Amino acid sequence: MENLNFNELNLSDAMKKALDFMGFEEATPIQSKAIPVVMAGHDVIGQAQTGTGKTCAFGIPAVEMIDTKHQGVQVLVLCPTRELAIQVSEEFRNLCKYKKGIKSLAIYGGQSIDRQIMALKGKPQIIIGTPGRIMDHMRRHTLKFQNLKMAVLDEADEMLNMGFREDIDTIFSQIPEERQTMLFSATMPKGILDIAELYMNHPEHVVTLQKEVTIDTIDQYYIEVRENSKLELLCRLIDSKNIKLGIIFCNTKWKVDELCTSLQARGYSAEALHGDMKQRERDRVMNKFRKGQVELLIATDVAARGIDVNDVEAVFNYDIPTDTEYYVHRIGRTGRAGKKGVSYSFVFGRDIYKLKDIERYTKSRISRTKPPTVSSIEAVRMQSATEEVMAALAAGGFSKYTEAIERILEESDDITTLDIAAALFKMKFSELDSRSYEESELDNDFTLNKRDKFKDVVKYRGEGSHQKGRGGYGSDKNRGRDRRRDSGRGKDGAGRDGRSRSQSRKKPNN
Ligand SMILES: Nc1ncnc2c1ncn2[C@@H]1O[C@H](COP(=O)(O)OP(=O)(O)OP(=O)(O)O)[C@@H](O)[C@H]1O
Ligand SMILES: [Mg+2]
Repeated sequence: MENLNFNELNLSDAMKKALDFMGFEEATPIQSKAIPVVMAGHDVIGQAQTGTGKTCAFGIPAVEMIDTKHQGVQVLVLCPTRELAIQVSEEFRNLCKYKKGIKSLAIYGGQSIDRQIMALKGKPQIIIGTPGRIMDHMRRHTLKFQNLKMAVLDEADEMLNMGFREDIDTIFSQIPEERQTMLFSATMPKGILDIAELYMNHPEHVVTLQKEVTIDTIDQYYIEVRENSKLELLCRLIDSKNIKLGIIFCNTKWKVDELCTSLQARGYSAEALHGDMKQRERDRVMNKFRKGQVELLIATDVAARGIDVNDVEAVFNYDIPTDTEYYVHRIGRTGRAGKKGVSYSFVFGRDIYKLKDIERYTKSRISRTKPPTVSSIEAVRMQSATEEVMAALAAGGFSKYTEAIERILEESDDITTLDIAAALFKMKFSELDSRSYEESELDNDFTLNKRDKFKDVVKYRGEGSHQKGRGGYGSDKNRGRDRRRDSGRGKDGAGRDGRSRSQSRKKPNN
């Protein structure tokens, strides 16, 4: 099906103006297919790949159906994480920009409840929130849903999974049965679909997946690497691909903190995000990452679903996710809205079998690639240094320095302009010399899951004579990167909505 023009979707002028303001030219496939079905009043289960505009697929019709003559909350959107609730409410705020009298509000844990109660007195028609805090307000009668017309579960399969199921039951038992229910996600496992129908009334399935579950704008790679070489490998990849904005996923909060500290010590601009941090810290980190003020976000799966940050170039699975669905969502943080992205999954030993399962599930190919060599990284750095100098030459304005150069040339007949230029190059880019990489087993061609080659590696490691001891990867002093040591940790134990997620669900990772 063709992508529809927004003019073909029967939208109000205020909505069309808002979409124009947001810079959207035409509807995406899921929007083209789902919006007419939702506007016709049907319940919808929508499945489309990551980064293809599902938020607006339910957001546009939700805002359009608000009747400002009626009091009370008319639309409720439930999200699995606070960061996602904040982001979705921003998208709604944009959609409501030219709609007079329509207000939306984000309600999530970790924020002052009194402030939320105050904001609720402003009578927002649209509530976007996380289940725990929503239930809290329902108990306090500060949030009433008797006039609710539409309920949306964003990341529906996650919301109907173990950890959230009870909460959803509780909330849905207290909202009107006469309502429109919307479920959206990039993944929709069969078991969840069966559960989904319990909450819905003859839902229409709107699916835009082609063959693959993952989006084809992401080049997917895997690299075989031992646990103790992962850090070195990560640094080499970031440097050789010149990654300016990337997300690195680990399976535990502990590992996130540890990796974040290691990266900061090596001079990278990195911050951690996980559920043990105070909400203020989480917000601070997300805001900095959104603005590009921090280059690397090290996160648990709390950042895996729905998070939309412009221009994330690469996603790293430092650990292979335990669920196949989570692989889809994690790598889906890049390659969004038609942009290109790349993902690297680090596998060790039996992980390779998990990866094969993921390939089968996603019907996509994850290609094996090798660790970048030290010489390839140096070539990349020399190239970007050259580009910087070329840009300075093109910009001009350096004539006042030529006198100084002439004076140096007069000093000795042996010195040429080329020597002077090379010396200046060395001064400016001295880190090219001093940044060294650990010679490691990464430089050996080995395949970990093959026994014979594995023995070679053990032999190599045992010999030790190959280790040149070049002083480690990049001394702190010489790395030209932002060096922040604040790992942004908090200890309130609030995974989501004031509760540790590990208490409420089996998945230990937030
Ligand atoms: N019609 C459109 N034209 C251009 N950009 C769009 C359009 N609709 C949405 N976008 C943008 O595309 C990006 C991805 O959208 P969104 O976050 O809704 O994706 P999603 O399908 O929900 O992904 P995920 O499965 O990861 O949650 C956002 O930055 C959004 O603003
Ligand atoms: Mg989404």
